[in-house]
Amino acid sequence: MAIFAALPAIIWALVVWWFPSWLQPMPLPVPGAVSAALGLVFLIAAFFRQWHWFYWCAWIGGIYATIQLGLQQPLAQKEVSQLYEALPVWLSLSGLLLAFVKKPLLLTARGVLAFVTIGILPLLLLLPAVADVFVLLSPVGILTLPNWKESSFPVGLLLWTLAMGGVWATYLFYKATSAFAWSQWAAWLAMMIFLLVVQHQQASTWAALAAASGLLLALADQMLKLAYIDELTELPQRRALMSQLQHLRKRSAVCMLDVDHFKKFNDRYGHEVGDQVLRLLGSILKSHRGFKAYRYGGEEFTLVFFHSDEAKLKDVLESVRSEVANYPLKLREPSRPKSKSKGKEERGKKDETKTVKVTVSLGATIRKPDDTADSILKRADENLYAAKKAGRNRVLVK
Ligand SMILES: Nc1nc2c(ncn2[C@@H]2O[C@H](COP(=O)(O)OP(=O)(O)OP(=O)(O)O)[C@@H](O)[C@H]2O)c(=O)[nH]1
Repeated sequence: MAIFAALPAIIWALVVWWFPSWLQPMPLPVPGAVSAALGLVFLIAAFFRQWHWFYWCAWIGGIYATIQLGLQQPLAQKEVSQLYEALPVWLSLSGLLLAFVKKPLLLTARGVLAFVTIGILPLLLLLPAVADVFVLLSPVGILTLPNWKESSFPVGLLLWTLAMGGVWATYLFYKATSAFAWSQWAAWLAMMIFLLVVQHQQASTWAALAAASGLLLALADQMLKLAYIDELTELPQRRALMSQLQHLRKRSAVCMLDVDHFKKFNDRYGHEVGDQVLRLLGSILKSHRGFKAYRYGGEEFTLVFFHSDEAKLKDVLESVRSEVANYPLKLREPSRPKSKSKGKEERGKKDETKTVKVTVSLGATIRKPDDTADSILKRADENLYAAKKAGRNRVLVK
């Protein structure tokens, strides 16, 4: 689950909530820990050309610098309390904008400008006139009792954090989004929690470290995906298969699956429609239980079973074959009218979509005691070839 990228922020929240006494004696992180953590994210992100992570580093860095410059004095001072009230508004508005608005590519003039702006803008909150504008919208002032400065806990801020964090997290849950999306939510949450425990020394450093660690985890997840997951079908790819086959259990079986006449299909309907078929196959294979599916390469897939029951194997493969063969794939007619008005007229007359079907052939084999990764794959491939020769759209287990 991609939410693991929010783990550092969640741990940070739990410490604050259940063990606030830990905060006081907590040893200081090494000097410059936040810069080091953000620097590490920068380096790894740059190495793997994951430029969008840079924007979040700038976001965390800019807010952390603002806190260090303006919030390290007693809250009773007017400018300090102004900044304190303005920060949650800033964090929420800029965090949401950064998460949901399309950003320019970093290695362009607009991208560099956006990066610098994200890092520098929060420093403007150090100017009382700017902070004043944000104070007007602050949940600290609006939601809590007028005497919030005397109370030990900013209740309004807590409610605001729970409400906004809850809505954002619900959206992420239902969108089944990436670890990167969760790490953005977590970065925001970590900094909001800092505001809730602002009186504790070093809280801002721990919060920024939690935010940066979330980004690092998400980056690690992205690296794993780049190395092991096929982008088109979202199945693990050949590298993952080969490492799985090195540790194949005694009782197991392997199946090679190949789309029939895919070259003709591509030639007739175009490469994009071909990709649509591969995506569909990926989702059908993922939805089946009882085996692990991999994209072997091109239009070939490999299924690994963790049992050696031939009857069960045939049943499952037959159900995959028939599900693919009976799936009505809807295509848009390639000759759609260019103009909108003409399109409307045409739509009134006839159905724009056309349904096509594809079939697959499957060749499977049960593991023998002296099998290696290569030998079992070779046998499964020979069975696939035999299934193709026998007329395609069939299962052969030998
Ligand atoms: N759209 C699309 N096509 C791909 C992809 N990878 C491989 N192909 C195509 O898959 C086709 C494979 O063709 P062949 O190996 O000749 O096999 P086939 O036409 O399926 O014929 P049989 O396997 O004998 O039924 C080629 O045209 C490749 O271009 C991909 O990622 N997307």
